[in-house]
Amino acid sequence: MEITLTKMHGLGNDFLLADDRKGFVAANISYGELAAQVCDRHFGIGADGLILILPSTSCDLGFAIWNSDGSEAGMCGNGIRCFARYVYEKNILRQKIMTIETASGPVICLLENDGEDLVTGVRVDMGPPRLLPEEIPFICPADKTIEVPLKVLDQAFQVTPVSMGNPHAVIFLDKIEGIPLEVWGPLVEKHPAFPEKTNVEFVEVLSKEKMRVRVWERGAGVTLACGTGACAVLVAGVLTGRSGRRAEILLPGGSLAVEWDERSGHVYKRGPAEWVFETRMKIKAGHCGFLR
Ligand SMILES: N[C@H](CCC[C@H](N)C(=O)O)C(=O)O
Repeated sequence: MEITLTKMHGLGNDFLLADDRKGFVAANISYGELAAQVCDRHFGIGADGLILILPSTSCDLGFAIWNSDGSEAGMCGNGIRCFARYVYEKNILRQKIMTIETASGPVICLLENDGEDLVTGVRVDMGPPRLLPEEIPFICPADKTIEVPLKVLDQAFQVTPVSMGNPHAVIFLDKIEGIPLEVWGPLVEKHPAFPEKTNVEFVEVLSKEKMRVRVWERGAGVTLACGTGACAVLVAGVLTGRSGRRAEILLPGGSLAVEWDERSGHVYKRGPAEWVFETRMKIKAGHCGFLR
């Protein structure tokens, strides 16, 4: 059985996309196993995650995201923009406004085009942030859920947990240049206060309208950008009085414009989605091999 894998990225957060609306992939290999194999940067193609285009009975299409370690996630902000461009330009869903079913609820994508009808950007209604400890989930060691003290090694971090359909631990620091991200990241990711683990964002506030972020992603490690993470940072910035409701989030791979709309309570972000390349591969009984 052969499938097409398409590589795309959003600000360097890279994904492999596969159209499995007919269920042929799932019939031959679990999505988690496929993700772990094809996302491997040495033995596979290499990516931060695997995205599936799936059917939906409640929305225009279904979306699923699996991290490179084979774990499933509830949402992916950079990945949903790649998904929207993929299904539009491949004529799977030729709509500029699309409602996508995700594991954490429906998400609305608005595509921006140039004169050639190529997608130049995608604005996403990410829905409302989830802030209750049980929604994140977060086992709150204090009687507050903002700037909660969390001990990691010799550090006493102040964590603001936010879910955008997936958990985020937002930590504001005076400086983020040179922090041991690959040491602190996994320790926070796997901290017992986060029973489903968490994505981790270290943030340096540059102004009320601009914040710089470095990310350790659950199930993927250091990434160049995290869309849901950028939204969680904006929400935490508002909750802690560090930012306005609209800000530019600067990530190593580029910047995202994020807004937490007061009237609707929804978080909106807009950013790019880029094609990289496409390949065919064979799948047989739980293993995938590339066509020679
Ligand atoms: N690692 C994340 C999923 C990918 C999210 C990220 N790539 C984004 O753009 O939001 C998690 O396990 O929740």
